[in-house]
This record gives sequence, structure tokens and C-alpha cells, in this order.
Amino acid sequence: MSADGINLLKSKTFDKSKWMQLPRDVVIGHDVIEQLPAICEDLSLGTSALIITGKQTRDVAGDRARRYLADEYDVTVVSTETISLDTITAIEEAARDTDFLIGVGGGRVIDTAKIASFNIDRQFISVPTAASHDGIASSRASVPTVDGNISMSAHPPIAVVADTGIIAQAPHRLLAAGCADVISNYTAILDWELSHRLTGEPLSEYALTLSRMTAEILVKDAGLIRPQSEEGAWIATKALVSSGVAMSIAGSSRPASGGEHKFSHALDRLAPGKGLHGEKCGIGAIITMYLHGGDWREMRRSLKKIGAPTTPAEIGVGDETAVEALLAARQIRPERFTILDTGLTRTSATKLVKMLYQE
Ligand SMILES: NC(=O)C1=CN([C@@H]2O[C@H](COP(=O)(O)OP(=O)(O)OC[C@H]3O[C@@H](n4cnc5c(N)ncnc54)[C@H](O)[C@@H]3O)[C@@H](O)[C@H]2O)C=CC1
Ligand SMILES: O=C(CO)COP(=O)(O)O
Ligand SMILES: [Zn+2]
Repeated sequence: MSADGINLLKSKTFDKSKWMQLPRDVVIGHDVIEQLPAICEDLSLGTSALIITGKQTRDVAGDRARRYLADEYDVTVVSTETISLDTITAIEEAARDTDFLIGVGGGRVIDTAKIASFNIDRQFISVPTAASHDGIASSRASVPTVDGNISMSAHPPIAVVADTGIIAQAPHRLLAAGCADVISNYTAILDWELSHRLTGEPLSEYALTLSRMTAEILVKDAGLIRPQSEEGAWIATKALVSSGVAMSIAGSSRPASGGEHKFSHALDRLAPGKGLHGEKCGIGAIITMYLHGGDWREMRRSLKKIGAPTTPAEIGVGDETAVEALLAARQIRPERFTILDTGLTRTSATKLVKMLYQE
């Protein structure tokens, strides 16, 4: 390099900065819920805790968590099944006099605990009762509003306590949905790369590579994802944590949420109560993978292998609604460019739904 070149490099100021937040303790395994008091003590979180749990998951693990903590901590338990700005505000009020929060349940409960604790500046521990979503360890919270589903900045859990004994006992459908959420990382990153090329959106190679690698490992181990198998719960939970870390590295849900997630969020509104989050993402990913020119049949095979649905009909959604969701998807988080923004029409969406879901 010439002397001029060297001087040019020297004079260029480097002004990038990034703040990544990650969980401090991740404890996964059989009966690890019993270690909650030791984990809380290790993290010096204080003396009082609010456990947020679901109506079903309270029986599964919420009350157990309370029992383990009750000797050493002042513990209150509240149950919530839905997630909305109102329930988040109610949890914030309930938590004002406590030192830390613990979310024990599925994705909605964990996101509620995550965003409420973030808003009132408390730590929170994530105790997933099912491996059904990759928000277990992420720093994002997904909250439905009248304008659609928004991905809110929050903080990651200070600790993840994932008891594979509890997770393996959850209905297999939940585990398969979590795996589908991870498999849909394949298309999320294709969308991200496309946006990078077309709009100049910055790309994090580390986040992208981790997200892809997580999906690859899960697909490689898909044969072990079986009903009530604790090994399957272990494999899926590790993948979900890893995918959440990819989101934390990116500082957004981009590595794990593209057009297939927008389709899923559109269905949340057009067909409320039908299908689980990960199921809808997997179904959407078949179409977005096809549009990217990727191996959509392989994606469908992987989803089938782990027992996830591959057609809207399997989750009780009609083809017309799936077409509407594909068209409505681009209005959800419009700033996030995906393959669904590249000229999809009603005619082409109808053709795709017919071709890819009825073959
Ligand atoms: N923050 C983030 O980064 C992410 C957030 N999400 C969000 O998470 C939510 C989806 O999570 P899900 O867990 O699929 O939905 P969910 O929270 O609605 O749970 C689904 C159902 O499973 C039940 N359940 C959970 N554990 C159980 C067990 N052990 N035994 C029996 N039933 C059990 C729950 O009570 C609930 O009825 C969505 O709101 C989605 O947007 C999803 C991915 C990432
Ligand atoms: O579900 C997620 C990743 O799997 C989070 O993504 P959203 O930003 O679409 O809520
Ligand atoms: Zn998801």
C-alpha cells in the first residue's frame, strides 16, 4: 500500500458502536427448575419476586416455581393468558414493589414478563414451559396492537431456566411449532440478504450466520424431535436460545423474522386463535422459500418430519384467508423489506397458495 493509502486509513475515524445484551445464566436440563433459588441468589436479584404465569402453565410449573422460592423469597403469583398493552401495564403495576420478575409459561407470558420488567427497570428470569418459540432468550418482545404486531425493544432475561422434564411433557404440537419457528430462520435471513442488496439495509454477518447455523443443526437433528422425548426438548430448547442470541446480536428480530413472520402476524389478525406462532411461520416459509427460488420442498419435508403443519388447512385456515394474509403481510412493519414486497398480486398469491399447499 502506498504511503498516501496508509495516511488515508489513519485519518479515517471509526465511529461504529454497538451494545449487545445477552442472558447471563442459561440453565437447561432435567429438573433445573429446582435450582431457581440458587440462580436467584447467584444473581443477587433481591428478596421479592413476581411470578407471571398462564392459567394452564401455573399448574405445570408456576406453582412449583413459587414453592421452591417461598422459603427464601417473598413471592406473588399472577396469571395472564393474553398479551396486550393493557395486560403489560397491569403487570407493571403489580410488580412495582417487587425486586424482580419471573415469566413461567409460553411465549405470550414470557414476552409480557420481559416487556413489563424492562419498562419498570427490573430484571426478569425466563422459565419456558414449552419449546414453542425463540423469544425464550431474546431481547425483543412481540406485542399485538390495533395497528398489527409490533416488535418492541426490551432486554434479554438475566437468566433462562429451561427444565427439559417440563418441556418434554408439553403437547408435541408446541415443540414442533418451536422447531418451525427456528426452521423459518432460513427464509428470514434470505429476506434480510435481499433487503441488504436492494435497500442497503445493514447486515450483521455474525447474527445471520448464527441464525442459519441454528436452523441447520436443528434440521440435521430433526429425527430426534419426537413426542415426549427429553432429548428432543433439549435439542429444540438449545436451538431456540441460540436463535434468541442471534436476535440480541442483531439488536432486532431480523435474523429470525422475515416475510414468513409477517404472514404469521397477518394471520394473527385475520384468523385469530388459529394455529400457533411457529406453525404459521413454518407454513409461510414454504411460500417465501419458493419465491426466493430455494428448496421449498426440502423445507416442507423438514417441517413434516418434526410434526409441524405445512398447509393453512391443517391449522383451520382457508386458502382465501391465506391469500389475504400474504397480501396484508406487507402492511405489517412496512419498514422491514421482504420478498413479499416484490410485486405479489392477488392473482399470483392465489396461484401460489393453490400450487404450494395442495400439491
Ligand atoms: N420475543 C420474541 O423474540 C418472540 C416472541 N414470540 C411470541 O411468542 C408467542 C408465541 O408463543 P407460544 O408459546 O407459541 O404461544 P402461547 O404463549 O400462546 O402458548 C401456547 C399455548 O401453550 C400452552 N402451554 C405452554 N406450555 C405448556 C405446557 N407445558 N403444557 C401445556 N400447555 C402449555 C399455553 O398455556 C398456551 O395456551 C407469540 O405472541 C409470538 O409473537 C415468538 C417468537 C419470538
Ligand atoms: O417471532 C420472532 C422471531 O422468531 C420475533 O419476531 P417478530 O419481530 O416478528 O415479532
Ligand atoms: Zn417467531
